[in-house]
Amino acid sequence: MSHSAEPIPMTARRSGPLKGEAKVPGDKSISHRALILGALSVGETHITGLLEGQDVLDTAKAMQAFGAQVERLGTGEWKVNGVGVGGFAEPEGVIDCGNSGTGVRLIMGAMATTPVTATFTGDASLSRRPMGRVTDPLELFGCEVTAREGKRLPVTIKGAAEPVPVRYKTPVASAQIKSAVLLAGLNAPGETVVIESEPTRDHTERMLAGFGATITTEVTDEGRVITLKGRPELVPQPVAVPRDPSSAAFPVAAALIVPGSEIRVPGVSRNPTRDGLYVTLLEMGADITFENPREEGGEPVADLLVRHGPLKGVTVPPERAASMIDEFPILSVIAAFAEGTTLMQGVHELRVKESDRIAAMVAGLRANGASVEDTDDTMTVHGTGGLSGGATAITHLDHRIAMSFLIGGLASEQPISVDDGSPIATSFPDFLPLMTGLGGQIG
Ligand SMILES: O=C(O)C1=C[C@@H](OP(=O)(O)O)[C@@H](O)[C@H](O)C1
Ligand SMILES: C=C(OP(=O)(O)O)C(=O)O
Repeated sequence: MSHSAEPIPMTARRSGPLKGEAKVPGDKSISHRALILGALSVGETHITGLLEGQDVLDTAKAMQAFGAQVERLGTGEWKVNGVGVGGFAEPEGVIDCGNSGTGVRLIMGAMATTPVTATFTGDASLSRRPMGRVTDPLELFGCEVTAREGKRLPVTIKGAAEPVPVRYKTPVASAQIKSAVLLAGLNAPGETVVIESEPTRDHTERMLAGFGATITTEVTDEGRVITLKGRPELVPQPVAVPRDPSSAAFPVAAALIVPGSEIRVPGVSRNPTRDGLYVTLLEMGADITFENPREEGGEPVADLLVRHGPLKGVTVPPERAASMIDEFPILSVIAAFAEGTTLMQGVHELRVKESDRIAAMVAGLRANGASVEDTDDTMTVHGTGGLSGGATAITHLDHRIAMSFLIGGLASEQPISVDDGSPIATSFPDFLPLMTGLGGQIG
């Protein structure tokens, strides 16, 4: 389902110190994968901590359409009765993935090597995003693809009746491409190999191994070589979804820029393939401590203690981009509150997210008084230790743009508004109550 058609304007105002505990929702990437692997297993997968954002709910609905039984047992607690690898039924209707690139691309991969036909759609944002990056490698398995001009949605895939395994080097650093190919490889005989020159989030590999697939990762001169043995029987596993480091970034940023703040964010994933923002913040001089490090549900997690303090501008190297790809919008806001210049390199992929995130941040930050520049592959913010605010940022159906500007408004001189906060529900449905609970003035 695409989210509400009615825009919901929101405004954030300069707030007093933020205090308390921020229990951010479950990890979005892991939530999608838990539902999809649950649907491809034989038997019952029990999930706790699932993100109940619209993106993930759309994936749950899609798994039902392909024949899995998906049931909500309580808050964040779900069970999936799967149909097994190669067991997807042909869906009756169109699969609407709403705003979710991860949902549509991973599900395309999961069905491409099963002899069923499905048509995928999404909202206006998803319909602008490139799908050829996934359908091109999927065609190598033997499926047939028809798409709108420019390889955009709607896309129809006729799954391969006799799939062949594939060896594929990803042309851009993308966990969605890697995951789509691996999921397609599940129902191909023999070994499917994905080679990535830059490491990207590894949740698919971790979870496939957890569900009993034979999968190995070798670090070579070419990059990471991931080899999956096809046609495993996936065995259901309990999945405890850790809290999302990409969502945690918003209250963390707020605590760093609102004077006098001190907050705790418990149980956040510290998977090294997702940790780039936190590495960067420490380099900026942020006061963050990682307490009680432990392993939960196969992922390293820790409790974050975050305090306001002075920040300085830094250079973020291009090889770090993949490990913080969704965090650049909020980093650009934090950078405006730092002293000195922050240069973000290797960020061209931001141009094909829910919006062109570089263009959206540059426009909104400039309107609110920041000095910002961009090239195709970089974004530069000249921090002055504050932001004047006073303008409305355009969010272009992009949850991260909306949340980033609202966080900026908690510490800017004048309020900051966004034209439409409704997309926030795709990844962080409780963003407003959580932030107001810490003392933030947003509404
Ligand atoms: O695999 C995933 O769960 C994701 C991968 C990233 O996209 P790309 O693979 O397009 O970089 C990220 O931006 C997205 O939010 C989630
Ligand atoms: C890019 C994102 O998600 P997706 O690609 O799944 O739409 C995101 O959540 O920032």
